[in-house]
Amino acid sequence: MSLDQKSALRVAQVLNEALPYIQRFIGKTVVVKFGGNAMVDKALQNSFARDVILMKLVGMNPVVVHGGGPQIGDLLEKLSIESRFVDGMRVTDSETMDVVEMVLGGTVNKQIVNLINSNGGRAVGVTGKDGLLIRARKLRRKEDTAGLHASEIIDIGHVGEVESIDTGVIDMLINSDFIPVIAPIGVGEDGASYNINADLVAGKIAEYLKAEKLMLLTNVAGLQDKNGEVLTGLSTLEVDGLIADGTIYGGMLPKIACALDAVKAGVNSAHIIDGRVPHAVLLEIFTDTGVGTLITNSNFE
Ligand SMILES: Nc1ncnc2c1ncn2[C@@H]1O[C@H](COP(=O)(O)OP(=O)(O)O)[C@@H](O)[C@H]1O
Ligand SMILES: CC(=O)N[C@@H](CCC(=O)OP(=O)(O)O)C(=O)O
Repeated sequence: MSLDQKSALRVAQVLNEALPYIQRFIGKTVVVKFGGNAMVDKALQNSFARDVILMKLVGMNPVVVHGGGPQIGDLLEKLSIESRFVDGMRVTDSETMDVVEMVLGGTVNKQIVNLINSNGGRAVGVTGKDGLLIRARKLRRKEDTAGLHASEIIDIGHVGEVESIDTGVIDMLINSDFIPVIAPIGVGEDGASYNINADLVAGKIAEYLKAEKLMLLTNVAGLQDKNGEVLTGLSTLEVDGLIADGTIYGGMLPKIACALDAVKAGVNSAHIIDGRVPHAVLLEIFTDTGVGTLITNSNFE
């Protein structure tokens, strides 16, 4: 067999491998959190956009929720405003909130919409304020503050948690064949803006949409142990242990928490995947090659 025939056969095999996945996931909703390196590298951005478009074209309903922490950090630096994080959450005073809303709801959201549209898809970008999509309240940090004196409690300002999701806007976009692209800004009872960690928003949206999958793209190979080995199929108890001994820290804390919560609430599987791998989304959905950490119901032991 010539080399060309061989590679043609390989392509056919890969397409054939995708068939059962396409059949299984047709009509299903998949929430993808776009973040990490995949968001800043041009080639990776395009491969992500094309993966999402392909999902849509084969009958799935992809919903994109995006982060933008590095982009917020860049603008804050230019404005000489200090970035500070507590447990992976950005301390957000009013000035910082304005920048967060500008960057996430403006620049980043429209860049992603443009990316998908210029690759031949049809995307519409919204923040959690549009159609009251994300109702938020100030993040309560009970666990962290227990036992601390008032002077020791850090007020992380306009950082929110999701109170509820109104899926109306998302359903409308999906039903009109658009790919929703959602910025993680929530709105409080009084109309105030809240800065919410994008992983937490993606997890809640997956829950409310009763999604088949939640995929969290990041800039590591998955959840790793102390030696950098990728962990998968952990029990909640093991996860608690890894948090207690400091193996899981910073930005991985909200990621793992929302993945566990989403699956507990009925999402079939959550995946923390390596967004540095070109077409990571495609590989995860349409092939037998898993890339990263898989969390399913069997994790609750
Ligand atoms: N156990 C762990 N395994 C992998 N990454 C971890 C772990 N604990 C903490 N991290 C950190 O979490 C980061 C991912 O979170 P974050 O930077 O918020 O990603 P993103 O921008 O993709 O949301 C990793 O780059 C790594 O520094
Ligand atoms: C409260 C909080 O930390 N919000 C995040 C929102 C963006 C985000 O989550 O971006 P990544 O996914 O790229 O980290 C922030 O201000 O950076």
